[in-house]
Amino acid sequence: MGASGLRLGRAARSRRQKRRGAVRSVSLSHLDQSVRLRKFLHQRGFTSTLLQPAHFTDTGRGLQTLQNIKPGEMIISLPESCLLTTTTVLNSYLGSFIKSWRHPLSPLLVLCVFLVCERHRGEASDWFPYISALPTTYTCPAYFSDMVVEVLPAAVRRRAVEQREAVRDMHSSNQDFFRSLQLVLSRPVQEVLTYEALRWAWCSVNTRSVFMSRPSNDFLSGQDNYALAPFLDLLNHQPDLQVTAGFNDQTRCYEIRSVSGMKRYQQAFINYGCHDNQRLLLEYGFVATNNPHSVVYVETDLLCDVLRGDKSLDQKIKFLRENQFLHNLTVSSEGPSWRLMTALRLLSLSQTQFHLWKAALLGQLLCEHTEEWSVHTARTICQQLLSDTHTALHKISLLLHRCEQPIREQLDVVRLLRQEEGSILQSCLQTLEGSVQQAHTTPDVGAVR
Ligand SMILES: C[S@@+](CC[C@H](N)C(=O)[O-])C[C@H]1O[C@@H](n2cnc3c(N)ncnc32)[C@H](O)[C@@H]1O
Repeated sequence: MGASGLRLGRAARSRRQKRRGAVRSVSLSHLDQSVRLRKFLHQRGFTSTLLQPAHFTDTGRGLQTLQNIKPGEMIISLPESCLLTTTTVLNSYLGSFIKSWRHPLSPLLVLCVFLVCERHRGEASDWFPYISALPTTYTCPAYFSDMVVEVLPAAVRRRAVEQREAVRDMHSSNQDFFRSLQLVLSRPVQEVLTYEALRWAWCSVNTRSVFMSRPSNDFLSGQDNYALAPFLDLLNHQPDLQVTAGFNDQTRCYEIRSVSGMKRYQQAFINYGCHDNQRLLLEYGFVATNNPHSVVYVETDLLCDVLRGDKSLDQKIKFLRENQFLHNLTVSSEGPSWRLMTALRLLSLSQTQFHLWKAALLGQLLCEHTEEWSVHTARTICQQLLSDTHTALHKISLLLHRCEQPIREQLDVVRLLRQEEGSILQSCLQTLEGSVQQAHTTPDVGAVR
């Protein structure tokens, strides 16, 4: 990383510190919802008083520490009896329907169906204290209207549409199974297992479940790794934090330990994984500011657009595709990724330089001209992406004026994603300017990074 990258890192840190300094929290532990949930967990053997639900101005609902937590200390240890897994579902009134169904069902589907049926049962459900504390709506792409999808960055737009289709497909392709459950429902099945209800359940499982490897069984197909963990699933994500988490086979509890400790009355965070912001939006419906893992993706369409006019473009794109070099082309605040620069070096070559194509993909610096051209093209790509970001932000601000909730909430998340991508692109352009200036003052034009 160059010096400009370091300067930017410090500025970003201080911005974040300022933001963190201004965070306010309000305890939610007095709410009926929280009291019911505590009682439910208490009955199932969870008694810790280290954390309480609270609302934070920066992240919304989360968990707050009630005392200092030392490095290595356990922050939560949730007994197996509190976890909602496919075992819970198979042991419930739905078990016999699932076990006798024509073919094995997916673990995700059976968890979703259970959540919908239990929500429908209301207070009669054992899980009511948990289900009534779940969000009623989500800001994952499965909920996005076309208007919101249109202002997403191109790379995430495609995956957002795929997510919406996956949920629609899960609903339409399981109608026969849903009808088989009519016997245990007090209302017509088509009024209970609606597309909207299934989408809510799908997002509940996908945004809140913890990873817990489950033994395979004959009634379910595919990987079964989901466990819904009441209370523990109130922990929000912080990208640069370290915790250890997992199910302990000895204690039969799902345990999370803090690695570097936490201060009293602060929000207790965990880490959902090294996800960039596009992935956080797709999988969890939110975006983290100053996410160190965040990058901006460069799609093939953009490469083709920037390089239209090159007669051998189709051949080079085909060559890049065959060598698995067209995906994961990114820029970060520190500059274009190695993969993007490598792809650009290859794209700089003419048809007559075919013998150099492989060498370019192996990461060899070819010549001064190639380097200059690749840096220049990377700048053009960033400028186009930045211009697209500004256009989208303008559209979002217009839409925000005429939209009601929950579309506003969805647009807010997309706006934050676009703003974060805008900062990354601006920093990347600065880095590229720096490398061009350096190239003009040093005889050897090196790599951008
Ligand atoms: C496991 S839940 C955490 C608890 C959740 N905030 C709640 O009120 O139920 C995961 C969801 O919390 C939200 N979330 C997690 N980390 C966040 C963060 N750093 N900033 C904003 N929202 C966050 C997202 O909506 C995500 O889908």
